[in-house]
Amino acid sequence: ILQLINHGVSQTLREELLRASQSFYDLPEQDRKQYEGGNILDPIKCGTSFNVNVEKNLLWRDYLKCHVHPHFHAPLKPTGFSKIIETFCKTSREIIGELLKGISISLGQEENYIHKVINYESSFQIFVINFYQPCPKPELAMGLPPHSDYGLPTLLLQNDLQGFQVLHSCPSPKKKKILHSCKWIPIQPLPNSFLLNTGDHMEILTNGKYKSNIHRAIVNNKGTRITIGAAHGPPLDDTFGPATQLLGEHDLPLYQPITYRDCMNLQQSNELDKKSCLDHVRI
Ligand SMILES: O=C(O)CCC(=O)C(=O)O
Ligand SMILES: [Fe+2]
Repeated sequence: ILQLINHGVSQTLREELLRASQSFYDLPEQDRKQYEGGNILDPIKCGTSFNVNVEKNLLWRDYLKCHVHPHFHAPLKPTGFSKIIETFCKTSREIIGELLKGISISLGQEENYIHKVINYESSFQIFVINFYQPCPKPELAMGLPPHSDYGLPTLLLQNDLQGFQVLHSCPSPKKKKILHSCKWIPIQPLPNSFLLNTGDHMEILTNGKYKSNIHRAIVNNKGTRITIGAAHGPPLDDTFGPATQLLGEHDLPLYQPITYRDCMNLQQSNELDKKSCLDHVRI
């Protein structure tokens, strides 16, 4: 997990984004209802919890998810909402583009290596807003259960309420029992920063050189916590395994190739207290 500062996103845009998110949430129910239900791969989707079909306990979270690249989708209401989201998503794609150059160099490749391998121009980007209302008994509820993000890096910003926690490296995060005895580190983001999570496809593409991290969101009884994320992945239907040049001469691929679409479907079909996509493709 990294915190990103000096990223070029103005404090004003950040505040507008948080205000716009709150005003979406404040819309009359009928304006949001049209986006409820449906499939994980619907271009605009809002609801409660991660996947109510498979979770035993309802989670203390409402969300809005939009597919924003290569085709931009966002609710038309409230007025001005879509424009602000579009501006933010474009900037976030530029930031991730720069980061991927740095990551390519860190792996001993030329700066556009990952851009070319994944065809970044056609990358699939998802925008998400998480709303965690104040919870009278925060110790009994969970905002988002432990999970890793799908995709490459994910940018996350939040209002001034804390709740993000990252799993301290532990012997085998796959095993539920061990997971519960592992240590959760609360992250207090620096002012005007983004949290940067490494997603599952990053781990696959780099053959484990960049590890996706497991994190969760806890809830509080003080106020509505809002977080905003931008997840960047490869094109939806292209198949990716470890990139050829990122495999050392004597390294075997540690993951089977998978499309981003299958990765997302897998994650949705499982309860989130294990790294579902990676569990399926690990050799
Ligand atoms: O809201 C948070 O702190 C975490 C959100 C998150 O992990 C996600 O949207 O994938
Ligand atoms: Fe996440």
